[in-house]
Amino acid sequence: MTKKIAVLPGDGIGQEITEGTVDILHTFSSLFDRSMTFEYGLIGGHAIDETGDPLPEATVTLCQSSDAVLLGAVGGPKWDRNPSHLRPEKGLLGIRKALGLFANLRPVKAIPALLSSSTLKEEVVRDVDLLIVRELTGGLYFGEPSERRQVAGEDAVVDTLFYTRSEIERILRKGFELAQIRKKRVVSVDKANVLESSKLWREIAEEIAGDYPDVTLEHMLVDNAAMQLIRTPAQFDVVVTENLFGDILSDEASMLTGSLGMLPSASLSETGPGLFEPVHGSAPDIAGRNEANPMAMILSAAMMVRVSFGWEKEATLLEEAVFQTLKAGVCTKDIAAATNRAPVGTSDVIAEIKRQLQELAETKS
Ligand SMILES: NC(=O)C1=CN([C@@H]2O[C@H](COP(=O)(O)OP(=O)(O)OC[C@H]3O[C@@H](n4cnc5c(N)ncnc54)[C@H](O)[C@@H]3O)[C@@H](O)[C@H]2O)C=CC1
Ligand SMILES: CC(C)CC(=O)C(=O)O
Ligand SMILES: [Mg+2]
Repeated sequence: MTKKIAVLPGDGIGQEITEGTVDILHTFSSLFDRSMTFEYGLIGGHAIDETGDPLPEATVTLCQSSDAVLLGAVGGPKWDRNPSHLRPEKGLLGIRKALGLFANLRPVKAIPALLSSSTLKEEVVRDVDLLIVRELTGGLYFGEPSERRQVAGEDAVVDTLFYTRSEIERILRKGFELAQIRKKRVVSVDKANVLESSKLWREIAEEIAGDYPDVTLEHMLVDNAAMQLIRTPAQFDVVVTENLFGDILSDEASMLTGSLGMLPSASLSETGPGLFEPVHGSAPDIAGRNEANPMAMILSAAMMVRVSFGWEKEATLLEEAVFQTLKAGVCTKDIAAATNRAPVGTSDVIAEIKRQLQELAETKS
């Protein structure tokens, strides 16, 4: 059956990497006889410019009627001074909320061809294989009030970290379930020595741990977790945490693989379409220069065909095409030093991944 994909390129490098990824998915489709259609929607700064709204209703409808959503990234200096409700990031938060995407899965696995491109020693990153499970529709990014005020004649600000028991429980359960099919270890990251929200988080983790007797549960305070991720990252299997902590820890963890441009993600709801996007942002500093690493986005597309469409074997071949491309030393500037090759452009990387995919399809399918 044909799968309908809502494509939201967004802003900055989101445009370039999405174009290349859809190009590869066309090749994928014909090589493996897997039918996909692509329908484009506006989000972020481009949507503000064209419609005055970072998340037009038409985009929400498109996503809701699709089998999966592929998103580039949003944001850029052009819109940085806009009022809060007219910022590109509001579009991203809005689509996550509208689709109920409470579980953001961010796998971080050492890639043999890139071991030397990490800023950490090879022996520290060699065995890294962890999964950050980040709560995505609650916490500080959504809590009300979130506003500027005048207090005693001066500017004051408030953001709110709000969670309900059921929101905490469902993300923790997701973490335990994923650990059951991995190495059966959950580290729940919180700040329970200070925050009320974290105290409830820890209580619920303890309460439900008994439902997963094959999984060990450890609690870790977020400041320590940030340090442990750099000290001995291979100790982690599943890291489950709230929205803001997960956002920060996953950018930090990306450097274990050598570049933020390598990290994919999947955002899942209870029943509806999943959304797949790289962990990085719109990288305005390199946008439009054919320099962006498209691999995080292509690996996100591989997660999409595996998780949302169940095309396991083909997803693995797409990932393999990315890794073979790295092995061949074809890569963008962010990771080129590790391969001792001159960096090439985004479009060259896309072309090589397509070539590798064609070769793999001939030999392995
Ligand atoms: N999911 C999303 O749409 C996200 C959007 N943003 C937005 O992106 C804009 C820029 O934010 P930054 O803090 O600069 O974060 P960023 O992730 O866009 O960039 C951070 C650094 O990593 C580099 N980088 C990121 N992706 C890369 C890639 N694929 N290849 C090579 N280098 C890459 C950039 O050049 C930059 O030096 C902001 O407007 C922010 O709000 C930030 C994070 C996530
Ligand atoms: C708008 C931000 C919350 C996006 C971001 O940094 C992320 O989801 O990783
Ligand atoms: Mg982030």
